[in-house]
Amino acid sequence: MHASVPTDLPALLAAMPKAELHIHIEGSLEPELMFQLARRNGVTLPYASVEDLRKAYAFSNLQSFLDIYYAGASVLLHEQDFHDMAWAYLQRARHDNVLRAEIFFDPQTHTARGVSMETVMGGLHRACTDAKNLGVDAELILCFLRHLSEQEAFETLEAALPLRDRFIGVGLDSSEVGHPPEKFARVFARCRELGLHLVAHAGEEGPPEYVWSALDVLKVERIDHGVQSARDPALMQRLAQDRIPLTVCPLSNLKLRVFPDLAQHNLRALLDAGLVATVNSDDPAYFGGYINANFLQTFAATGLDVRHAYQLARNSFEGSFAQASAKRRYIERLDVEFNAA
Ligand code: HPA
Ligand SMILES: [Zn+2]
Repeated sequence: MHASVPTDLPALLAAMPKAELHIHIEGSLEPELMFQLARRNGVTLPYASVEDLRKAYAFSNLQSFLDIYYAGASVLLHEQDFHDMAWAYLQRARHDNVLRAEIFFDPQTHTARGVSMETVMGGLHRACTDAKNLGVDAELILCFLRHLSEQEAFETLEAALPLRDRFIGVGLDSSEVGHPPEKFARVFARCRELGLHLVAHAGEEGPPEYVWSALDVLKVERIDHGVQSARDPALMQRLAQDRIPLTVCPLSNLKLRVFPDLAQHNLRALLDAGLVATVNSDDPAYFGGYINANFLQTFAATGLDVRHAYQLARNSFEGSFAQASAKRRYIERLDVEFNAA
């Protein structure tokens, strides 16, 4: 990094190249597009207007969010709907200088309503392919809903396998407490045999034990959220030693009351402990900001500096599932940006 540090940190944060590794595509569905799709598809939403819907976005914990998030997805019926939602996100990602996006989707939210896996993945994958023209390298990660059964996860995997070339990995999301990673041990073992990348939400609201079992039982390569790991020094050491990336989502943590305010977020402590922490948006339409808003607000609240900015961007590329040659290119672009700053 160049010795002279830039004075305009917000501009640097916005402009720096970055990867987004924790974004639920259903969580990028903005109220305006939700109403537009509701009209297009003849679906009635239990809200009178966009403003009325936004007012409902006052969450007290993860479950209070998930109830509204799953209801919002009811407007998604056709391939074009999934495409339009993903395309809107990818344009935002381009605007925030995201070079690489690894996008979660929740097929069970849709197949349970009679929408086929083909429809869901067809629309999402077409948007990812189109995104090459934007300069965004986008890939899909299929998430199993952990509040549903192991059997249902296996059925979902079976339904997705004919489309194996359209997703690079699997994850685990939805209600964490009471649904520990080991519930899906056999599903993840099968996915591992299939050569899929493995990630899981753990330590968002759940205890450090869930992070341990995501690592040791599921054998995941990254932990989504993972902020509760800071309560367990031995776990922190393990995460640092094995360079397990944590996909941290500060505005999500704020809105779901994992931390009382951003100033008390532990991102700095995670970085200081040598963890490969990254910054991500999780469900930007619900939590009030895309990836750059997460960077800007967190830096403003916690006093992180230009060195942290570089480290977080670098971690995002290191932690991504891009090819080694692509990772090197991304990091070269990052270095150019910082040397020029
Ligand atoms: O933050 C989250 N946690 C668990 N499940 C989710 N599904 C969307 N966002 C989340
Ligand atoms: Zn998430």
